[in-house]
Amino acid sequence: MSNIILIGPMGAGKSTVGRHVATHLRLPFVDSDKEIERRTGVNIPTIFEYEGEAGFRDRESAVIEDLCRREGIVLATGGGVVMRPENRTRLAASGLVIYLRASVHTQLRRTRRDRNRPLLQTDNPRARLESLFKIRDPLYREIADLIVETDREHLRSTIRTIARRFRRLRPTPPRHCQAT
Ligand SMILES: Nc1ncnc2c1ncn2[C@@H]1O[C@H](COP(=O)(O)OP(=O)(O)OP(=O)(O)O)[C@@H](O)[C@H]1O
Ligand SMILES: O=C(O)C1=C[C@@H](O)[C@@H](O)[C@H](O)C1
Ligand SMILES: [Mg+2]
Repeated sequence: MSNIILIGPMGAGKSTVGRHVATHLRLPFVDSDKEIERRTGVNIPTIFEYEGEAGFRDRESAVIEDLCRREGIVLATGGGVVMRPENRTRLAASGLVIYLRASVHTQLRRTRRDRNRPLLQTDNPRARLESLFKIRDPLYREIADLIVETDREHLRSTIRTIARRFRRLRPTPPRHCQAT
C-alpha cells in the first residue's frame, strides 16, 4: 500500500509527472509501458502490430501484477490500464492512486507529434480520444484517491500537490527515530 500510482489518459502526463515526483521524493520510478518494452525488446506499436491490442493488454496485466508487488515506487501506467478489472483491483490495493486529468484538447496537443501511441494512429484522433474518455473516465474515478487537473496547472505545482499528499499519508519520522 506504499506506492504512488499515476493513472489517466494519453497525454495527461503520467510518465512526465511520475518521473519528477519520484525524483522529488527520492523513490524509484517505473513506467509500465517502458517495462513492457524492456521485457519484449520491441516498442509498443510493434506489439500492437503482431499481437493486437488484446496481446498488449495481456502483457500489461502481467507487468502490473509484478509491479504491484513492489513497495515504495512511483508507477506511471498506460492510459488503458483500467480496462481490465484485475488491474484496477491490484492498483487500488498497492498505493495512493492519482488520476491525472487533461481535456481532450490538451491530450491532442501533447500527443500530436508522437507516433508511439497506436490507438491514435487514425484519421480522427480527437474522436478516438473522446470515445476513450467516455469509457475510461468512470473507471479512472472508480480507483482514484485523488484527481489532479493538469490543463491549467504548471508541472511544478502538480508535482508538489502529489508529493504533499503522499507525505501526509506517510509522515517522515522525527529525526531521533530515523535510522542512521
Ligand atoms: N503538466 C504538463 N504540462 C505541460 N506539458 C506536459 C505536462 N505533462 C506532460 N506534458 C507533455 O505532454 C507529453 C505527453 O506526456 P506523457 O508522455 O507524460 O503522457 P502520458 O500520460 O504518460 O501518456 P501515455 O498514456 O501515452 O503514456 C510530453 O511531451 C510531456 O512533456
Ligand atoms: O490509452 C491506451 O490504451 C494506451 C496508452 C499508452 O500509454 C500505451 O499503454 C498504449 O499506447 C495504449
Ligand atoms: Mg506514459
